[in-house]
Amino acid sequence: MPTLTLPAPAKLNLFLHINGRRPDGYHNLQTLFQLLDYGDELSFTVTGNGNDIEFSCSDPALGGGDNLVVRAAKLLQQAANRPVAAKIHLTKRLPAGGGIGGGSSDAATTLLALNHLWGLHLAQTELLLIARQLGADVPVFVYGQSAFAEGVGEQLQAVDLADNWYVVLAPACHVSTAEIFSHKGLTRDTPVIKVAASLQHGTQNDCQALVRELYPPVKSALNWLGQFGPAKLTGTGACVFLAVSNEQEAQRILGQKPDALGGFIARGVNQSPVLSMLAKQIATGV
Ligand SMILES: C[C@@](CO)(OP(=O)(O)O)[C@H](O)COP(=O)(O)OP(=O)(O)OC[C@H]1O[C@@H](n2ccc(N)nc2=O)[C@H](O)[C@@H]1O
Ligand SMILES: Nc1ncnc2c1ncn2[C@@H]1O[C@H](COP(=O)(O)OP(=O)(O)O)[C@@H](O)[C@H]1O
Repeated sequence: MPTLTLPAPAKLNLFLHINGRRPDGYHNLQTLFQLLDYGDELSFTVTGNGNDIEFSCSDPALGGGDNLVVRAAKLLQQAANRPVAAKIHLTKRLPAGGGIGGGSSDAATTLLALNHLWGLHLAQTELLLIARQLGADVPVFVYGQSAFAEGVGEQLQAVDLADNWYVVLAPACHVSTAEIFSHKGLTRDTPVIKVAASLQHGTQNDCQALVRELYPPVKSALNWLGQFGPAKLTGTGACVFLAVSNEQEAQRILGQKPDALGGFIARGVNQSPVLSMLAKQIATGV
């Protein structure tokens, strides 16, 4: 059986406004998702082993059955009316729990790849519903375009964003999304704005002040990157980022980072590389 290899791109939240708490405990938010050309990589091979999902990961700490990749594959199995099995390998490059959507993107790539390889022919709307069950950040990666998002992140509107490069720094700490959203100090009453206004004025991340105060490594990273321009937190962190106009500038800043910080540079993209690569693979018969 041929192996299909696809990327799982990272995202940044160029801003993140929290508009209020919902009866289900989640929060309504407005955010601008910028997809990046940098991420994890997954390879998929269909096997004939009943309903077996054989999973391995380059990071042993993420190799268990609770990985979002395995959960995505199992949810998709429920939509097939016959046994479907696969062997999946995940090469992890994105720091887990960094606010750059690595786990969510891995799950979305899994849905897109296995929908094709298992011949399920589920429409994008059906895949988006499955994606939402896996997490608030999974739908945008199935949607495959940089987007303005509302609700918990599932109401998506594609946007055409400026062609920027980003320096992304990863402080040595994990921020729990659930902890930040349940903290009494979180700003959760930002007024709702319209898409057009958000593109001009929506600049802050409502989680940033709280995460900065609770996590000293995030504060140091923001201070260090802030020398070069308006550094911001993505999602609930811990990663921070800065937009710059070209690759050389991004590389120059990354090259000076303190050793305590992980990091990478990436180009912002409007279209996810997953959809175009999948289309190419389908055209070549994989
Ligand atoms: C904040 C954001 C912004 O992009 O990013 P991250 O920092 O996680 O990447 C996301 O909305 C996160 O999405 P995701 O990481 O998929 O969250 P989930 O697993 O669905 O939720 C984790 C927990 O966070 C809280 N949560 C999450 C999203 C939301 N809109 N309201 C919430 O209150 C809930 O308590 C939930 O149990
Ligand atoms: N494939 C995966 N990659 C990373 N983390 C995963 C994965 N599957 C499950 N997880 C769990 O999900 C949590 C959040 O992961 P991730 O999507 O990388 O972060 P964030 O939601 O902050 O962007 C991790 O701390 C980890 O425990």
